[in-house]
Amino acid sequence: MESIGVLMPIPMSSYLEQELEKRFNLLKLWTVPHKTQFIKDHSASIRAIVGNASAGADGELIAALPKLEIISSFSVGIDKVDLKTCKEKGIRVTNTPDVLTDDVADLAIGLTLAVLRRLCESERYVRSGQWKKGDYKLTTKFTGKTVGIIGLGRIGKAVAKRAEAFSCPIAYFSRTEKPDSKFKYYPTVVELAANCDVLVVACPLTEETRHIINRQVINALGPKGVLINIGRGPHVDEAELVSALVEGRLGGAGLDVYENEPEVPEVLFALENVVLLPHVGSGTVETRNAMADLVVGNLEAHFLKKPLLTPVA
Ligand SMILES: O=CC(=O)O
Repeated sequence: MESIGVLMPIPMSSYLEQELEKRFNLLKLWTVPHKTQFIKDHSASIRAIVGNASAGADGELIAALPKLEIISSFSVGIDKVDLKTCKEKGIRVTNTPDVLTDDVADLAIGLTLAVLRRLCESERYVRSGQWKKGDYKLTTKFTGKTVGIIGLGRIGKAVAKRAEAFSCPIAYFSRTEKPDSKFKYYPTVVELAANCDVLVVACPLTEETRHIINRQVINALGPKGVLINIGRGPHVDEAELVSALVEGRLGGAGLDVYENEPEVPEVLFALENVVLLPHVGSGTVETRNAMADLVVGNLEAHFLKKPLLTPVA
């Protein structure tokens, strides 16, 4: 398999690079100055792309690689892959589900606690010596609050499980009601937002879910409500979110993702009721290594003509 060209557009994990280099001819696009020419020069040997949540494979890249057979994404979300073109051309696509579910769900709870209990702000209070001048203000309790979840897939269910341990009633929105779920279903996101305290975005990004959090949903969540986004930035109309937070129409937000990463609206930096993370939902050593093993396992399976481990298409 050493002659098979595997194109990686951006750096993702040194462990992943090392494991790919042991088996394939890994082509690190970020290390070359003339990317278009490099792709042209290697187009006869590139049979696989390893993408991730920020760099996938759009129609243009796919069209430039006539020998492309598989895109193995180092992410669970595959919104950066042109799935329609892949299906048309018979290009296989894999992702990294399950192995990152716990980390992402843990982070959703961490963000919720951080926003409601002002963990980051009060920690800064200690570091800056302000505690010596007086006690920190009271915050908001999490236990028992109603948690609304958009998308009751693997990650949504894992968030629900954790929130239940905090005695939180759970409600959800998804395209269809899940007959096997004991949680309260709302057929619209607005109704869900109006009936929960913490709203967690945990669905895949698709054309239907782009801006699923709009002005109406934000207003329904209201001045005491908290939005947690561990999905994708474009799930949220960010301009609407920012104005609602600034105007006090929304109680708070915990964000791991943004519309234009790594750009974050600077006006958010000054707000105490917002906790901002740099897209680190699956960012632990254990999980990233397990994701890397899945990426490599899928490529090996494909080139050995065995069933893919985690196929999307
Ligand atoms: O955002 C991360 C992922 O999709 O795995």
